[in-house]
This record gives sequence, C-alpha cells and structure tokens, in this order.
Amino acid sequence: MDTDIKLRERNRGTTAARENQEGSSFDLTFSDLSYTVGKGETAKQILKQISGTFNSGKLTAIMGPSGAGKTSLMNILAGLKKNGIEGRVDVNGAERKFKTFRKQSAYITQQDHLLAHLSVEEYMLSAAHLKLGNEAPEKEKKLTIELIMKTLGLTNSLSTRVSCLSGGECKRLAIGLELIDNPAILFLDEPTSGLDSSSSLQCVAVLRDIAKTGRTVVATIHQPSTRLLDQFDQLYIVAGGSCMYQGPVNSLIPYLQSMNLRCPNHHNPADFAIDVASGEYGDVVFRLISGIENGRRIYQDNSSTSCVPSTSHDHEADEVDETEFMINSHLRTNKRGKNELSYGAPFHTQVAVLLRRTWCTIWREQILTTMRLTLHVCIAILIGLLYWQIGDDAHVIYNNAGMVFFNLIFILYAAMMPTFLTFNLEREVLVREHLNRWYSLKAYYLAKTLADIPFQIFFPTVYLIPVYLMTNQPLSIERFFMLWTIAICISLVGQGIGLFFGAAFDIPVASYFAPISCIPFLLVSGFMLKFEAIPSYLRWITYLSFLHYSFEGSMLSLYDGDRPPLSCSYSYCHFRYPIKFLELFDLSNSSYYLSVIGMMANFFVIRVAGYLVLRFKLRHVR
Ligand SMILES: Nc1ncnc2c1ncn2[C@@H]1O[C@H](COP(=O)(O)OP(=O)(O)OP(=O)(O)O)[C@@H](O)[C@H]1O
Repeated sequence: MDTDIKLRERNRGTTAARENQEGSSFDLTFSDLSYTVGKGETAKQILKQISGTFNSGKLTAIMGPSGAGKTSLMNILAGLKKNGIEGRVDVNGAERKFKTFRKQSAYITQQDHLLAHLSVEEYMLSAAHLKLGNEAPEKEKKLTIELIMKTLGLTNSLSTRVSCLSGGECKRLAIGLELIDNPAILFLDEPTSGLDSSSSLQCVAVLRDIAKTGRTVVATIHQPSTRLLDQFDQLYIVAGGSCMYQGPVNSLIPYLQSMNLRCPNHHNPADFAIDVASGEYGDVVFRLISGIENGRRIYQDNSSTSCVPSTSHDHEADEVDETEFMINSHLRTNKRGKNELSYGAPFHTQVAVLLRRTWCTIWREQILTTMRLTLHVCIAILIGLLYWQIGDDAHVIYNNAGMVFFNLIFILYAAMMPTFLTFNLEREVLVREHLNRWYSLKAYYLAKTLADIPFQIFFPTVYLIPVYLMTNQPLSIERFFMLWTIAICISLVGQGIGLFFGAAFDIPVASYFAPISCIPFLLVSGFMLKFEAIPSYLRWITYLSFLHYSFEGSMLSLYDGDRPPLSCSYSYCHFRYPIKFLELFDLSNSSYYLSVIGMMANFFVIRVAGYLVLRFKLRHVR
C-alpha cells in the first residue's frame, strides 16, 4: 500500500526520527498487573493480576464493558499512572524505564484538546520544532510533515484552522502531531468516539497503516462494528479488571465456541463478546479468564494446542532486541545529555516556539481581543466623562482618589477574568502536550508569562491615556509614567491571579473564587480603611496587599514630589496642599519605589504559586 511504503520510508527517513527510533520495535509485556485505588475499607481493586502482550507491527484493540478497566490499563501501560500499581511492565523483555519510555511512546487522549486558532500546518511545524529540535534541518521537518499529512489524508487541510476541522480531521491531526518524532508505541484512548462510521473506519485504517510500519499501536475501543473490528490485528478483552480474551480478532468466535458460547448468526462478534463479558450469558467469565490464564496466554485458533504463552517469541531474538534497545538508549543519553533526553528541543527553542504560538493564539482570539480593547476604551471614556477635569480641583479631591482606586480595580479585574477563562481551556492542551514530552513546564510557563506582557502593557495604556487627559491630572510626563508603571504592575498581578486560579480550578470554581479572593486585599488597600484603624493582629495583610501597594504608588505619583497647591472651585478647600491629602491616607512618608518593589514581589510570588499549582496538577494527572 502506498501510505505503508511512505511511512516505512519515513521510519527510515529523517535523521532526528532515526536517531530516536533506530532498531527499536518495542514489544510491550505486562505481567500480574494489579491496580488499586483508595485505602483501607474504601480500597477498590480495578485491575486483578492481569497479564498480556502488545506486539510491534500490530494494531491491538482493548475492548470491554464500561468500567471494566480499559482506560486504567492503558494509562498504566503508558506510564501516566504510577501509584497503587503492583506487577511488572517490560519493554522487549527489559523492565520499562519511565523516562525513556515516555519519550518513545505517545498517548492520544479521547478528547483532542487542540489549539483552535492555529492552522494544521502551523501546528505541525511547531510540533516539529519542539519534537525534532534544532538538529533536524528545516527541509527535513517539512518533508516529515508532508509525509505524515499525506498518510493521514490531511494534505488539503494544511492551511485550515483547527476550529474549522471536522471531528475526524481533528483526530487525525492529533495522531499526526504525535507521529512527528516517530514514537515506537502509540496509545489511543477511544480514537473513534464521536466519529461517524466512515470517519471511524478511516481513522482505524490510518492506525493500521502506522502499525504496519513496525510500531506498537494500542487503542481502547467501544462497540466497534464488524468492519471496524476487522481492521484490528489483535484483541484484548477486559472484564471486571481481568483478561477474558487475548488473540487475533478472527480467533475470538472460535475461542468463545470452545467455551460453549455460540455467537448468533449475523450478530456482531464485538457486541456478543461484550454481552458475555457483562455477564449476560451466565457466569462464564471466570472460565474464559482461566482459559486464557488472565492474559498470560494468547489464543491461537490454528494450532493443536490452541493457546501459546503470551511471552512466547523467540528468546534469542528477545536478547538481541533487548541489547539493541539498551544500546540505543545509551547512545541517546550520551548524545543529547541528561536534560535533553526528555525533550526534543533545547530550552530556549521550546520557549521561542511556544512564545510564537501563544502570541499567534492571543492575536487570533479576535472576539476576545476586540472586546477587551472596546471595553477598555468605553470604560475610559465613561470615567473621563464622570470625573471630567477634576484632577486639579481640591474641592473634589476625594472623588479623584476614588477614581484612582477604581482604575486599579478595573485594570486588575480586566486582566484577571479573561486569563482564567482562556487558560482553563488551554490547560488541557498543556496536559496533553507536556505528557507527550513536547516541552518542559518551565519553558511553557516562561513563554506564557512573556507572551502576555505586551498585552498587559497595551490594554492599561489604552485605558490610562484618555482617563489621565480627560480627568485633568498633572501634565507631567514623569507623573504619568509613574502612574502607568503602577497600572502595568497591577495588570500583571491580575493576570497572575487569573493564571493561578485557571491552573488550580475548573471554570465554575475559578470564576467564583478568583474575584472574591481579592476582597481582603481590597479592604486593606488604604483607601477604605486607614492603617491605624486595622486591628493590629490583621495589619500583616496590608503588607501582602498588592492593592495597598498600587494605591499607595498611584497616590504618590499624582500628589507627591512637591506638587504645587491645587486650584479650588469652592470658597474653602481643606486639601489644597497635596501633602496634606497624602497625610490623610498616611502616605506622606511612603516611598514610590517601595510600592513598585511591593508590586513586583506580589507579581513574583503569584507567578511562582501558579507554576507550583500547575506542576502539582500535572503530576496529579498521572
Ligand atoms: N481514581 C479512581 N477512584 C475510584 N474509582 C476509580 C478511579 N479510577 C477508576 N475508577 C473505577 O475503575 C473502574 C474502571 O475505570 P476505567 O476508566 O478504567 O474503565 P473503562 O473500562 O475505561 O470504562 P469506560 O469504557 O466507561 O471508559 C470504573 O468502575 C471506575 O469508576
């Protein structure tokens, strides 16, 4: 077949991919695997001393009734779950090493979680830069992409944005992205879910072609049609956490027959097997599990002894494979160095690619970006009209302070709200890509922080200029620059809070807690309550309050620095001298620079907290 040849060529083709995979077709064997969740009385055993083998060059389907343990099994084999597991997982007879194994395998989740605003080509290119690194020449990356796109039938969709792709195309793209660095083992969780029958067939045919090139391809699958089932080479059926059948697809019915279970004519064998596994044909599951020795044997219909041990392949060949595997791993470790073993590209390339990709995504989120811009301009004009020309009038100086405080709250919330809403969705993309070793979390987080900075400068600037001029604040570049610095700091802090809550919680919880969490800091900002009025045992909150530092910094920008007396539109104005007004807020001895440092410290702490939460979340996914 044409695609088969191309994939084989590619398997031999690119140097980066070759380096990664040379001589490495991996047979995955697991023995006596148990998986338990919970502890003590609530402990639940999900997998029960299950064994099996998934061979290279074969497309294997894991089937079973809902809740049987298919996803749990695959997650354990893929190395995503590490706790509560007993038993052994071997690669070519040698115990699996997590770090190398995750570089050599790819996991394609049920939901595609792709960045909607990138085109197929842009996505593939960024994946190629991240996975193949700087060593692979540009031409080679393009060739790799071209071959994968041809194989997956996506050549005509190269310039289409992900948001415009069909479900089947998204699934194929998700597969294509993981094929770039030529993983030896592909795990797919329900690759056909949500696809119609022809897209499902197309998708599984692609997987079959991929398997034919020597890779080990394992997919969980729900109720496949007879045609779809025929595409698979091997079948592994899980029932209640045990293995009920393991062997070629066309040996399933003979195996069931050997246990006196006859599949009715014109009945889909997959449906029949699932019915049996669900207990609809009486208590035969135990016999089936024993017959296949809970996965220790592979059923073969064409031999006198109908079962062969699942680890029966040639022992000598095993040793050669194992040695080759060890040598290749060793070479890779030496060549790329300790750090780079896990990721295809060096840290700076990861940051650069992610930065470009994030900018592109933010820029193309046109509705959100346009709405944010419009909102900033509209609110600025409204504030300008409401507080028209009050900046130099001592009679309405309280109103001016109120306006300053409002500006801070607006900029804070305008930066925070969109961040946690968008980041929450992006988090799933991060989980998928990070687990497949595209990049490190540090690189992602740095790129995310850097990519947002221009926007956190742009929006407060667009807001502050009209407000400053319309409300007649002192016409001094220095004062404007000081106020502008504070506005940017508060915007960055707001974005950091959004990132933290977007990382920590799902949208409903984050949208409640993120705004509420700022209230204590708002209360001690110094605008609503003087420092002396705060009970001494609560004063420490003031030192943590980014709103305290930002209010302090803003007031000092406008009223400190020997500002001349204000005009007075009434017969008597108590606060004509700005210093007197600062004294009212206990700010006469405050330092603008300390306020900026306080803001910076808040920014840093919140960013680090966001990073730690994300790291915890990513570890928890496993
Ligand atoms: N962390 C957990 N805590 C408690 N129960 C769990 C946990 N993880 C999995 N389970 C349970 O283990 C069983 C197997 O789950 P798993 O997701 O592997 O099943 P599945 O065969 O993939 O099901 P489906 O086809 O419906 O996705 C289910 O009953 C599930 O509720």
